Amino acid sequence: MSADRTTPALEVAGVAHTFGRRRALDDCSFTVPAGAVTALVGRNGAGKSTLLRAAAGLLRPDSGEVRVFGEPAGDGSLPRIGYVAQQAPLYPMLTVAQTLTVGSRLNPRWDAAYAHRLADDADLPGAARVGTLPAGHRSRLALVMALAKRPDLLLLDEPLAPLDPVARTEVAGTLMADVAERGTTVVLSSHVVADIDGVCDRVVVLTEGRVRLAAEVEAALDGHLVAVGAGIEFSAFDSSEVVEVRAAGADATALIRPTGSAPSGGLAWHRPTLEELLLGYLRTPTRQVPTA
Ligand SMILES: Nc1ncnc2c1ncn2[C@@H]1O[C@H](COP(=O)(O)OP(=O)(O)OP(=O)(O)O)[C@@H](O)[C@H]1O
Repeated sequence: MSADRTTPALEVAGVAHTFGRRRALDDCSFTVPAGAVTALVGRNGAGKSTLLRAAAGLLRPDSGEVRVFGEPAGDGSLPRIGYVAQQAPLYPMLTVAQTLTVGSRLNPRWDAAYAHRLADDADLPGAARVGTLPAGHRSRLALVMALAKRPDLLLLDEPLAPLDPVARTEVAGTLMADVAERGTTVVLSSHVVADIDGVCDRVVVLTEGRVRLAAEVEAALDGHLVAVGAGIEFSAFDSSEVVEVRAAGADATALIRPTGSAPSGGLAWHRPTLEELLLGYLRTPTRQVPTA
């Protein structure tokens, strides 16, 4: 069954969650259309893993609603979801081949041929015990397990972090091929802009448990500008439009989300790079900016 492209793959509405006195998620709302590849970006502790667990139906948030293809996240949505947690939980005593066999027995939609092809592509030796594999190989095996389940929604918690640069590009290529072939929806968390650029078509930025930006990457880049000038010149903008100002000698550099037309006159400005956009938000955790 391919993904239903009319219903959003993931809808997060007003989701809040606390652990003890620690607020992990605060009124989070965003939508992921079916077939999109979305980066969930945030600093350590921003709430990315908590949000992914809620999307996977493994954590029931204190308030708000999470829907997967229109159904409340939970046991019912599980067969359509492939979820890989940060620690890539696998049985260390099993071999790679045994792990794939377990996957085939537990998942009704398991694609054995695809699993073996992906394992071969990742150079995973069938006879090797999982516990003896390097972290990067364990992470790739966890991804094989998630993909061979043939999910409609793939939730990946920092999938590229344990990988070397070559493996990163290989895994990104595998994900892109799956998306192109099956229209799989992917939500992956990452800290690394290079891993997101060219791979993800949407971005959700979380700071301190709040959604600061949720938009298509190109629309977000078009909707912001980096302006360089004396601080006073930024007064042309409403304070709500200024995401971040950084002093640089007599001048300052600002990330701005203009609500009107682009500035004219003495202010030099350019379209932000993805790194400038994301860093501007990540460095200013508390300012509230509406989502696109
Ligand atoms: N089981 C838990 N018990 C208590 N606090 C938790 C628990 N899980 C997460 N937290 C706290 O909730 C906040 C959000 O954590 P979360 O792991 O979701 O962030 P993250 O963005 O995934 O971070 P990282 O990039 O470091 O993985 C943090 O302050 C974290 O310490």
